[in-house]
Amino acid sequence: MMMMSGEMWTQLGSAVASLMFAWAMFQQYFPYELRRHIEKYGQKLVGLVYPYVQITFNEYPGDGFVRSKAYIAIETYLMANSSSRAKRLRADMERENQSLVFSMDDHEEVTEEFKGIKLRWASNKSIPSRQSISFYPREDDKRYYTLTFHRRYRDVITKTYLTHVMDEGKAIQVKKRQRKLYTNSGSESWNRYTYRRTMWSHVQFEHPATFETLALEPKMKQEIINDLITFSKAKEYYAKVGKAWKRGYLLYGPPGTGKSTMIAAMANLLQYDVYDLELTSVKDNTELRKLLIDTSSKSIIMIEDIDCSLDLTGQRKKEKEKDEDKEKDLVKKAKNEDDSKSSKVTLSGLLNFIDGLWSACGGERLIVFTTNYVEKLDPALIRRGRMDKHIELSYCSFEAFKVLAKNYLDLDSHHLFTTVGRLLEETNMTPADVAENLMPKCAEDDPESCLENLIKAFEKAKEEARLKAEEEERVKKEEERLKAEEEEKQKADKEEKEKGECAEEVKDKKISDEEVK
Ligand SMILES: Nc1ncnc2c1ncn2[C@@H]1O[C@H](COP(=O)(O)OP(=O)(O)OP(=O)(O)O)[C@@H](O)[C@H]1O
Ligand SMILES: [Mg+2]
Repeated sequence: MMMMSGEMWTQLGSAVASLMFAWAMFQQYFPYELRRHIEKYGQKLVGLVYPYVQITFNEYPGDGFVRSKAYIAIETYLMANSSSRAKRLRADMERENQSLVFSMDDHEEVTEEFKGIKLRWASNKSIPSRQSISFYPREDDKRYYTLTFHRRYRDVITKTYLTHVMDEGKAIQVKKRQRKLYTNSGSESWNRYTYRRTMWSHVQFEHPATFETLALEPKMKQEIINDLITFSKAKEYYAKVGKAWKRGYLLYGPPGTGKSTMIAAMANLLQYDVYDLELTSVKDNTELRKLLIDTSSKSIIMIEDIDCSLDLTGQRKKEKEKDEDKEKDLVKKAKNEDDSKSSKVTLSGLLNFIDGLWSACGGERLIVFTTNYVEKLDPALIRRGRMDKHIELSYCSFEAFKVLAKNYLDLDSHHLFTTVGRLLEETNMTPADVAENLMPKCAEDDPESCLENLIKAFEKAKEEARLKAEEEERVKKEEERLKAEEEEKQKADKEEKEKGECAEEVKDKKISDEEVK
């Protein structure tokens, strides 16, 4: 037995060696034309007896220097599904501080089964024979995947299976993609991947806020979550009704009620990138448009404190009162020209930004405005269609407090909760203040003492509010008193004047009477 297998190996070895020799001779001595013909017919012959179909997916198709989307999707799909079965793997760390990810090494194969059909994926690499100097910073080796399957299943594979691979690959990419937080307040930079100038600079987006940790009325929270998820899945619906696939949110409320935190929670829920647009550093409307075009889909564009960003609110009023304010405007203009950095973005520019034709390119975008003073904003800016959903974030309610107590102290209930509930109704406190007071301040603080701290803070706030109200009352009274005094004085002056006028009239009359005489 041993002998036989040994003999067999020797025979096989010599057969392979002679085959290789023949191939080398063939390549070297046959004229090119003849060789081409033989290769062509050879392949046809193989096609007759070899029942398998092979599809190739190149990493850089054509002469392009953009990685093929199909290749990337397959790579991701195989990484998630088959790499555990491959014998030779390539390991890499995609981001800093992340665990290693494994992918199939070059010239490795895995088999898969799809609806009972067996198929084989292989990763290949071809090294170009002629050495060229590459201008683009990528390797010269050409990588590609090949998919092999029986020709009987051609339809199932090309129609169903490959769509499945593409979809799954893309879905995994979205899930694991490192989200980014962009800002426009830096200088222009170059995008490493597309070799073009961009106006956004970015860092990794890492914010731990989620809707679970957000202190909000549960009903309102659920409504917002549903709204967001419905939006993110409504591509067909928006196309059907003929609307650009975007949605505007206006978050308003006092400082510290969680507006910025909610934007982070939205981004985390939908896995979107965040573009933090700083309006004051946008030069003019054209630049604003450029910034918009440069944003990707699956993103949130946020403009914080929209009422402070620009004098958008006053601009219309100014038009009306133009004549009166002409002089003032001139002074302002001169000042603006001096300061060339100041923004020239106008309200109409911003309105166009939000729902002009340009805003439709890309799609799947949320535009979120935050403000402390909703009443200061121009109605055109916040009408439905621009800002579709208005969300008021207000002072901490009891329900919101319970979320914070659960997050910060891991408490579901406590006998001090009723006191806190009563105090919350009596005094206005923002979730930021409640959260701060709930945080343990020293190692000995237990949940009970934290709650006591919060109650103390409430009492202090209540006392402060009382003092403030008293002070306001006093100021109001003083103002009223001064006003009354002023009125009294004016009245007295008027009477005096009238008296004087009467005396004058009498005198005039006397004179004229005398003249008549
Ligand atoms: N509803 C909330 N749920 C959980 N934490 C909150 C909430 N509101 C505020 N906080 C906490 O308070 C801090 C400040 O909140 P945030 O920055 O979101 O307020 P804001 O409404 O954006 O204020 P501003 O109007 O001043 O920008 C955050 O760090 C967050 O931890
Ligand atoms: Mg904020």
